[in-house]
Amino acid sequence: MITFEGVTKRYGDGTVAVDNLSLQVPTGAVTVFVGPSGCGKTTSLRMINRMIDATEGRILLDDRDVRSIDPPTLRRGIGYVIQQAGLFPHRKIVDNVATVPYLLGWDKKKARARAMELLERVGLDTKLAGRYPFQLSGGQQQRVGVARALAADPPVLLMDEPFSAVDPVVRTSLQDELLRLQAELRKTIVFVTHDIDEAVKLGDHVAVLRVGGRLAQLADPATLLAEPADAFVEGFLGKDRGIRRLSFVPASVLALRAEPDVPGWSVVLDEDGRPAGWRADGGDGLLPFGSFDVKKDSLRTALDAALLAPSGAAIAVDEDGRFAGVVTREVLDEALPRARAVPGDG
Ligand SMILES: Nc1ncnc2c1ncn2[C@@H]1O[C@H](COP(=O)(O)OP(=O)(O)OP(=O)(O)O)[C@@H](O)[C@H]1O
Repeated sequence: MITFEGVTKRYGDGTVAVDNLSLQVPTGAVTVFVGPSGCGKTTSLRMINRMIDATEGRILLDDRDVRSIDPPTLRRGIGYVIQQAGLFPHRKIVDNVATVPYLLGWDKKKARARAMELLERVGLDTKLAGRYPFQLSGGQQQRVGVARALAADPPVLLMDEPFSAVDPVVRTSLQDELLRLQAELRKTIVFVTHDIDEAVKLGDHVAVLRVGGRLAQLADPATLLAEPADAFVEGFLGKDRGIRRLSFVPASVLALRAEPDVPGWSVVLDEDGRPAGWRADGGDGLLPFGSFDVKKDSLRTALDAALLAPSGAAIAVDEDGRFAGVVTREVLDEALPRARAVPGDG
């Protein structure tokens, strides 16, 4: 657990970057600091590993004031990932990843073996290990940055806009990869971003900061979207938060109709039992369909599937893509208002 207790940072020129910030970052979860440019996200993050020292207040890492730990020792237990990876340009990828193990005095063979294992873990081909950073794409460099931060298996990971410099497709895959890794590793992660969509996707907890480094709201993503604390948070969340909230409701709440039809329409299945399209009664052409995975997807995906279908009904499939049932408009009509309740409120 990382605890901010009344932390203030005033820079030499009088700028108050962070103002009396108190919050807790729970162990084993992802806490995202999000907010507009200049709201003190990076300053807050860097005070954890003492790249910046607080002016007032204290930061506790598992009950120890970070000011009482010398920075090199502190940083050995804290991985750090920044935008554009910050790799050493003249070191091969494998040696970039092994940086901290080398510093810790591991022998070269063991450090390199660890680096190769991590490259695989973050989804990189180990053939890239002998290359230099400039020979990798931006997305690949970011993965190397994550691998490097994980090399000494630190319990805490600080990530400062790590995926901001890559295109949206690569960014999505890096985010998915981080979620996959985190499900396995359960690190205590503090992640800084200015992108609210990234924040609600990655965060178990989201701290919204306002300029001046003051905490506007700390909540889990579903609660944040359901109950923004004030007009600033509401504005920052954007206009379609009603739809985005549906991402946090599992589609499994929907009652399925087992028969592959709704009035006026039927689902045509292929020989493996996978949906091939909708057919209108009396028609013979196949029309496109939307489907959702009944176990994995959210109410948002189910609604999207219904909106894409000419019948207005969503097709549910199992993990193998086989027909599992139909969600009628009536079922959706009933489920959507119920999704307004904040999860956890019963
Ligand atoms: N070394 C410094 N000296 C003076 N002011 C600084 C210094 N570093 C940052 N600041 C100011 O402190 C405030 C917070 O900066 P910080 O970089 O923490 O914000 P941020 O939320 O991470 O912003 P961004 O999203 O634009 O990176 C800003 O007003 C910034 O100009």
